[in-house]
Amino acid sequence: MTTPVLAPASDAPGEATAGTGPLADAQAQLAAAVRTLGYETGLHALLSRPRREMTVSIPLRRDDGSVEVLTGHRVQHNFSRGPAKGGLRFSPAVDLDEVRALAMWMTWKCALLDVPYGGAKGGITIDPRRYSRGELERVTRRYTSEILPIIGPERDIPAPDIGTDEQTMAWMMDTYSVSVGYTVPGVVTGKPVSVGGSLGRSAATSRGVVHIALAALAHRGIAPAGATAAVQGFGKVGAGAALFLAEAGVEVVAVSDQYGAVHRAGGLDVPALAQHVAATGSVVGFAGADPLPAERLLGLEVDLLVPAAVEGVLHAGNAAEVAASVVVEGANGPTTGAADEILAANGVLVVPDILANAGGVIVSYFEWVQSNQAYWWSAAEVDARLETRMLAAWGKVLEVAAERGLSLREAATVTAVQRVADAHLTRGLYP
Ligand SMILES: NC(=O)C1=CN([C@@H]2O[C@H](COP(=O)(O)OP(=O)(O)OC[C@H]3O[C@@H](n4cnc5c(N)ncnc54)[C@H](OP(=O)(O)O)[C@@H]3O)[C@@H](O)[C@H]2O)C=CC1
Ligand SMILES: O=C(O)CCC(=O)C(=O)O
Repeated sequence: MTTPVLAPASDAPGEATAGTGPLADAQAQLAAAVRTLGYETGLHALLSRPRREMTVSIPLRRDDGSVEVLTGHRVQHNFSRGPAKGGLRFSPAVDLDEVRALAMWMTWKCALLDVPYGGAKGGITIDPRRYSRGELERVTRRYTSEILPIIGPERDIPAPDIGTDEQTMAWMMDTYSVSVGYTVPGVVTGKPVSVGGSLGRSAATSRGVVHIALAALAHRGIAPAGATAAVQGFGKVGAGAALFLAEAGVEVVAVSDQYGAVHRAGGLDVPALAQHVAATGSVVGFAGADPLPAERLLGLEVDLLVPAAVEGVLHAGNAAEVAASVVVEGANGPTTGAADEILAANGVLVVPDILANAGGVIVSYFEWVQSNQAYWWSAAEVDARLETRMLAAWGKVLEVAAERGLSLREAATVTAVQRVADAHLTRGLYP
């Protein structure tokens, strides 16, 4: 269905979102897509605002007997194409605007990859490293109880993000299930395989990043053998991306985490580095590499740069230093609008987050399908279907970019926004 071309959207809500930060970036990306699509202001307003958001207080009795009250959010940006879907983040940097931005990006990601979901995100303002396992379990269970009225396998399905993992999802699933009185594996994804998770989910985001990275390198005429890469972040996404890149023949010469960076010309031994991180909690001190000032990683002379940590790391102050030919966004929102312009002017190909890191939500969708049907697929089947979907979306984004003369981010956002708008208009939700 074609959406109507109506009044210009220049004064639409979100167009003039002041300030900086992930929400301003997300709103600016939407506003650009709305301009390209020629949508009217009302439709822009509908797409720019969350459909539903919930902020909760989470009282926690700490192990020492004291009581703290934490703050958590769940934002459902859109559910015109299906239940809301998106991760849960535990980080001291979490605030409502960040969660709103991440929820909006989930809407576009799910639409772009054509999985039948809207977008959501959750977050708790907490530094998980400062809390015991028992404390984190109590926080997770109380947060789940508080947001229980708005989640469920047909409403909103959380998954892991920064600072959360399979265990967090198992606690959420158990809390929800105990409350409704029967086991509901489809209420979360990214849970352990032993309680209904999918084979291949834990590696899916990284695998997807690497499928796209190899396609983008090929697009630039760069073969994986002998190509070089730097990866920022060595968590669930970055560590797997580094490993799969190395397996594909790419020399991963540098990686970083919150504590610092390490470098080795000729390529790091990524499995050995992963063992070092498992033993020490950081890439710093790895004997098989030299220390590198963390801020230098983004400017290394490499073919491929994979930011896989947090938002806003490529900005007006450092984008001109990027020497990579290709940036593949493993993280959500790592590139600010100002950095996007500088990178484009310098000929750097940026593959946007809503395409590059979509492997996680694709296999989350497969997990949800399997959980709901109680019928399990092989790892090979999961991986093959993931690759097919990632490469189909890559092809679609290239096609739209060429047809419309857009950057890959603009093409991806336009494609996704159009699908979401079409769902609204077809359903008649738009008054
Ligand atoms: N997990 C998933 O399935 C998906 C995640 N994403 C996105 O990928 C990104 C990473 O998520 P994920 O890997 O799950 O999170 P994790 O918590 O597993 O890992 C985050 C990593 O980023 C590092 N980090 C944090 N801040 C910085 C910094 N300033 N410089 C360098 N490294 C830093 C952390 O360091 P340290 O280890 O020292 O804490 C850690 O290595 C996020 O943007 C997330 O939204 C996107 C799609 C799916
Ligand atoms: O797997 C999911 O449902 C969502 C993962 C996520 O939070 C993301 O893609 O940013």
